[in-house]
Amino acid sequence: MTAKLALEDGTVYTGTSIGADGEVDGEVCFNTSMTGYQEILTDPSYRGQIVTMTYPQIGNYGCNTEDLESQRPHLSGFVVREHSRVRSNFRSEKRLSDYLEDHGVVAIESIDTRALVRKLRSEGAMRGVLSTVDLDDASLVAKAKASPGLVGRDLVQEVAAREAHEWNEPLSSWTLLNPDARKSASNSPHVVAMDFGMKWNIPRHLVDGGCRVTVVPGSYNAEQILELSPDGVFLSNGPGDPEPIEYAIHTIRDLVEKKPVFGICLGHQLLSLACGAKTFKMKFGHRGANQPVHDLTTGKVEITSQNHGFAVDESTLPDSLEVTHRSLNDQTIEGVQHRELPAFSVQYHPEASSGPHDSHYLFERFFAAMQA
Ligand SMILES: NC(=O)CC[C@H](N)C(=O)O
Repeated sequence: MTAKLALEDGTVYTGTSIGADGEVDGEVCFNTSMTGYQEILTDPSYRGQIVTMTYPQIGNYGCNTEDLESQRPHLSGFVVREHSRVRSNFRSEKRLSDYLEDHGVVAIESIDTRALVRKLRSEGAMRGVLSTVDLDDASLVAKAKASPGLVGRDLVQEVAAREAHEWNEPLSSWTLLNPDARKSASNSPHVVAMDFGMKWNIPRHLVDGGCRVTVVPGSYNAEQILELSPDGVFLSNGPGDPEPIEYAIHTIRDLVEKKPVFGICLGHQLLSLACGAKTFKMKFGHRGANQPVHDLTTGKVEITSQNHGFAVDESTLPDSLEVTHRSLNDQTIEGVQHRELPAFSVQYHPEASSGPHDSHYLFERFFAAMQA
């Protein structure tokens, strides 16, 4: 069945549907990971986005019920060059196209993703519409132009946990990490994780490090969180523009004086905003599993997994925050630390999933901060 992707600049790509019937709009962006399509589909941070994979063949190892980063896909739409009909992996349970259809994800293959990505890279992320029901170019372009985009919207409310709950699941048994490294749970530090659309591999890492983890909705205030007597507070990743998430910024401002704080991605942006910085929308963002980052505190370079379209504006950084990590691609801020308080954060994803494991040491830093 024919599907079309239209951009706000008037470009229309015609391909074949590999997912559900329907029509979606969103910001069209791209991810350069060669693997990890299931983790990308289920990463709640992609809410509101139509994600294009630059790797030309997607689906070749199928889908399973283990490689999930949340209950179900959250992105608006999915774009690939070629969907592999052959799936070869002992862990595969389902074809990617069946997974997409089962979850109502509108997706397209057989378009020139290289041309699309070159356009997004030179002109910046654009609003778009992906459809199998309306195939009229002019109508689709008009809808792309009318799409609300990401700026100024609170998408956290659409994906964050609604109720507080305990998290007990460790990293999977098939993980490449040594499961014997799991620490005993006695005397475990209690982490309260503010969920703004958290990827599941984050609390799994906290549990593997010996923590007791309580996940709370990102809308919880400081009083509700302190009532749980945390030893540390974790700020999760999440979708969209960080600036409209004012309730969380207020909460974090109250908490940072009282408890060790560690933030990832949206959590990093919210911590920076709480300390007085501002964020900006990047031209096309960083999304992939091969993003080089310089740790300025050790001089080491780590290859990281990333997914962000906003970043902390260095010119607005308050004196209280020090830059600890920098992108080696464009020199933007990838990590900060408070000069006086045990609070730090990174813009990238140390939990990987998918991606390299170079940055796991950051969880150890958080554990050390809670012990101190
Ligand atoms: N992965 C994330 O937490 C993304 C943060 C934010 N939504 C951004 O795009 O910059």
